[in-house]
Amino acid sequence: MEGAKLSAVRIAVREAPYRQFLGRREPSVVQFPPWSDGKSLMVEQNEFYFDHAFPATISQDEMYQALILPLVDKLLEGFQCTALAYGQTGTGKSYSMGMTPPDKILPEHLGILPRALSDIFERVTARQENNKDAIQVYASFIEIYNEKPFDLLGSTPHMPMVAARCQRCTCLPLHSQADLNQILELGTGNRRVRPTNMNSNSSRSHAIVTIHVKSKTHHSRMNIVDLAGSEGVRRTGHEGVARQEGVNINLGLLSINKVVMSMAAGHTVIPYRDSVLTTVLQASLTAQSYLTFLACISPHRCDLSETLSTLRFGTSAKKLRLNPMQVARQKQSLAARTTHILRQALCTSTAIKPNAANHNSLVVPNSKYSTTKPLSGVLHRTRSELGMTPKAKKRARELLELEETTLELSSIHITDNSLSLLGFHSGSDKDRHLMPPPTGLETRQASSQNSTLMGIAEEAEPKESSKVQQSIVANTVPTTVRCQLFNTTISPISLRASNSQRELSGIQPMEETIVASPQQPCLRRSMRLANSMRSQNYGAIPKVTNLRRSTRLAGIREHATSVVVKNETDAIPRPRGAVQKKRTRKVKPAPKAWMANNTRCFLDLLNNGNVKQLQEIPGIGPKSAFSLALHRSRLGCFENLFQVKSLPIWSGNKWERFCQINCLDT
Ligand SMILES: Nc1ncnc2c1ncn2[C@@H]1O[C@H](COP(=O)(O)OP(=O)(O)OP(=O)(O)O)[C@@H](O)[C@H]1O
Repeated sequence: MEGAKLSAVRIAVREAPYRQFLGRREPSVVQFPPWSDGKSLMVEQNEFYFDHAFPATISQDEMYQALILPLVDKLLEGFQCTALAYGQTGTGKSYSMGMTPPDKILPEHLGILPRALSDIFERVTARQENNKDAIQVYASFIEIYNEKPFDLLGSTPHMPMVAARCQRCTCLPLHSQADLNQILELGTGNRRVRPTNMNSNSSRSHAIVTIHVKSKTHHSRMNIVDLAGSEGVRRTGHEGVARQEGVNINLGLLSINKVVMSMAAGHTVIPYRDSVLTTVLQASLTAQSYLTFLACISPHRCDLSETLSTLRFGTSAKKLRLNPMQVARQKQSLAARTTHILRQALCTSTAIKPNAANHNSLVVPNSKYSTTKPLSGVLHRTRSELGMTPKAKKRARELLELEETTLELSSIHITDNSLSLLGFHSGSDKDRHLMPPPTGLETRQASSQNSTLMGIAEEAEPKESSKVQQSIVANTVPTTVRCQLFNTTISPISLRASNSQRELSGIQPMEETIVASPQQPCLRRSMRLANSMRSQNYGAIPKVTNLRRSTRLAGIREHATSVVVKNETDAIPRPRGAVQKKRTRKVKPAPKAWMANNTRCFLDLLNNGNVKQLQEIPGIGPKSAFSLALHRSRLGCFENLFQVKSLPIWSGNKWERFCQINCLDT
């Protein structure tokens, strides 16, 4: 249980023992105050707080138990874990991390690596005995020397790898401590070391040993990172190649510092690519990992400035806020939700079918065309259509507002006798699929006030199949006042999303405004918006998917024309007859009135919208939106479309196209 509460980022400081060669023994600059409770230390009157503050007398085992053992549990739960040692050269980073082959040192000096591996083996064996789940353990060993990564276990350890491909370095299986011994011997044998003034066996490269734990369900990694020591180039007394090594070491350390600072500050862009070290560690320095920093400091007064800078780095790393548990939960719920949405949205698709055996997965048939790209495209479109993306949510809200305005304007046509229809919906599920066409072009009296639109549709074409029926409903133009009301609340969300999908999207359209519309998931956003606006004016658009854009436009134009012509034909007075008498004409907006209404709404939008809102009007780009806003601010609001037309933003036939897309009367 304690492991579950483990903080994702932990910082520990370890004081190194005195180095004899530095001469006479002087009092340490690092003090551990009695009130510190093992969590703070003082250097030159400054108190620093960390998760652990280890004095020089602490043993390897105590340090391991407090710092790394909890990470081993997390590793086996499937999380990525990283233990990273940094600090001045010669302060015991390699010693603490356990980079020396175990058979070359006394057991009490064994560092983190062999101890962690021993505990991993113990737990893996216990798990395999319990549930027979095969778990394999591997290790890889790379070094970053002079800003180049090297695979120390590979066949060519002195040939640099491509930084972005370090994940593909050699992984050797680990079955026992003896295997680790071999791996460390091979790796440390190939690693670059050089005697310096500060350390007779100073590492000249950053080393990353990764223990991979692979099972059927997950692949987790524990990175043990032994950074090369930070060093003042002057103090090491190096020249030439060795000096350049020092510069590159410091470059890597600086970049890791920058990454940690950016993460702690909550920046969205983290400079991982500043150095090879951070590029390689990128996967470990994310919100999904458990991070443990071990800052190694020197007790000597001559190292005071390095000690203080190491402690300051630790203090800034304390600000890191990682939450691997939450990320894992989010990932799980997103995966479940995405599968659910995909299953619903794509169940009709021939390309992707739900897996009958496993309800949480989808089967993409093998073919030369089936790649993951279309799947991600479909997924993105589905999320956008369901209003799950912020942009879609915003647009939907704007459309609702816009359409509410239209509702207010159009509601003045509602007669008393039709008011009783308002807000009524049959409990029938069929009603949920109704799409009351937008405007009344052909008057129809429903047989009773409770008759549904489906009823009306059935009246028109009673014997068609359900699919055809839907399209007929979409194309039929009944005119109850309810139709007008519904028409005014069409939103892109309600156009395609089912109830459950809308719940997921988080956007609640107006009550009982679910409408079925011609399916048009493959259209561009501008076309969809144009269609939805047009459908208010001309009725539902016939199904136009999978066609070329020009063909779709032509179809829509044709449809609009035919509806207008039909409407005009209706306007011709007919001889009075029994049928005519029986039909009570409801107030219906004529196309011209609708055009005028639409133009008015449109001018409102042009006069009141900000640049961003103007940009979202189909046919208006960023520059045009800016010009419109500028013109408006200088010369006042647009009173009619001619003023809009007179702006110098319409080259060629842009104005005509603009009017056409937005159903404006030129
Ligand atoms: N806590 C300790 N107890 C005993 N010996 C230690 C301890 N810390 C460091 N040493 C010894 O100090 C020497 C230098 O340590 P180490 O090589 O680990 O330093 P380092 O920080 O890795 O240096 P560099 O960055 O130059 O590689 C080694 O001989 C090591 O055995």
